[in-house]
Amino acid sequence: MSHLDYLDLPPARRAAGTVALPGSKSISNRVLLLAALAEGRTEIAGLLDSDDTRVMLQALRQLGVSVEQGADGVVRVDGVARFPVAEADIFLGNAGTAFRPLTAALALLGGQYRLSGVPRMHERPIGDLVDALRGLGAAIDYEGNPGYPPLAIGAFAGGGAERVSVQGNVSSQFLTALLLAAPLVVRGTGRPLVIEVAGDLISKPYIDITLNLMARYGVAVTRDGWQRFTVEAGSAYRSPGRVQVEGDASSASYFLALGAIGGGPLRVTGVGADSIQGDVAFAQTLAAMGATITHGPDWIEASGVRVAEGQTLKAFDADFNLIPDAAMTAAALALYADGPCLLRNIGSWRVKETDRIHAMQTELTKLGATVASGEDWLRVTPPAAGTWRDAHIGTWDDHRMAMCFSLAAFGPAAVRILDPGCVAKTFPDYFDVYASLVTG
Ligand SMILES: O=C(O)C1=C[C@@H](OP(=O)(O)O)[C@@H](O)[C@H](O)C1
Ligand SMILES: C=C(OP(=O)(O)O)C(=O)O
Repeated sequence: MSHLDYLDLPPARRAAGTVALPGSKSISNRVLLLAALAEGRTEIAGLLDSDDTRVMLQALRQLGVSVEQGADGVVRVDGVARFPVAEADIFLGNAGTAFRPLTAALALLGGQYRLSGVPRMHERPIGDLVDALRGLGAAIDYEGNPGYPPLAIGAFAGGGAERVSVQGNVSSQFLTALLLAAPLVVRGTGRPLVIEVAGDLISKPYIDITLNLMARYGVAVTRDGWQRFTVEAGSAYRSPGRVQVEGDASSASYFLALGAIGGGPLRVTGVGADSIQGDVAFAQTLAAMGATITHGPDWIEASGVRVAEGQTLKAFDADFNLIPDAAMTAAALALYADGPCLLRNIGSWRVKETDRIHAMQTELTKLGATVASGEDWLRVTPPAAGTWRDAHIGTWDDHRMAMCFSLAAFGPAAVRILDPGCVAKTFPDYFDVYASLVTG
């Protein structure tokens, strides 16, 4: 559907069925980089195939890493000690999970690299990461505005630093990037590297994903709460052989939400109680809103009310700092709540695919909701009966805006999603899967 300018959603009443989730974006891009930097070959099953992973795959190929996709869908990556290509101009779209970790790895290996992205990527901050990398001896220049991509990376001077500090309050991806690249420094100095976090760390569960995957590649990180992380001397990545990528827990949020408003049961497979992704906690938000959640090791199922028949979900007032991506789904669900809903501690929304606080407020307002916002919060008062309005929903080049507004089809207004193809960032066939679960 990516060729469409818009998609008119048919009026929806019920949602039920089972979805095999696409692979996790966060795990896919981390594993690709780890596999490239590890000794040995990794066979990756369940890798996400979307814009964000394609730019990472393309970057690794440009850097001289052998990446092959078999007929079985398994991707085979042969690790390298250093990237064979020392000079490259790399385009990374709008993929934060590719841009930040690759910046760290390339800067600490050194070479002549240029990293750029789409215009929005050039508005997404990276200064805190660049400052930390410079502290370790990296040569990085800003080609445009200081603090933002595009970046020019030069030779790594080293200097033997054993300690580095990074700000944690703008994006957790800066800490993730330093952690993933830390073994490259450690092997140069032969001494441990201590990474200290300055400011309050946001989006903490993503650090758990990073540490979990580093451990699978043989690197244990010693930690002191969320303040200090030590990568030990002698740390080096070694392929575990085969990695199975979990389903994407953020993508799961749309379907679980559909089960909660369209009766259900709606089951997602590929994530469950054993997941390493923080966004599985979104199921608890749904339960607090009145949905019934059951789960097994690798599945979650949601059943709930039928909002098309006038039933409502319970309103919420919650801190969403731990699940910023799934939180957008909660904001869309507020349309069907029995009172005003408050999303707190979501300041990172301002620097993601778009200013998500502004975009969410604008589009929910079009449907008839009353929305207030501040620097890091959003309050959504659902439209009163009879005050819903037909709307053309702008998606702001943000896959999650498109996906979460598909929930609006259960209301009484006609909903048109503009530029539905923007879902390609993480879920190219989202609207086909949606259509297979939802009935009028
Ligand atoms: O590390 C990751 O995989 C991610 C971290 C989060 O970003 P922030 O740390 O910038 O909140 C999240 O929003 C993003 O989609 C993926
Ligand atoms: C914030 C997101 O992406 P990125 O990995 O580009 O930061 C997201 O997918 O919601």
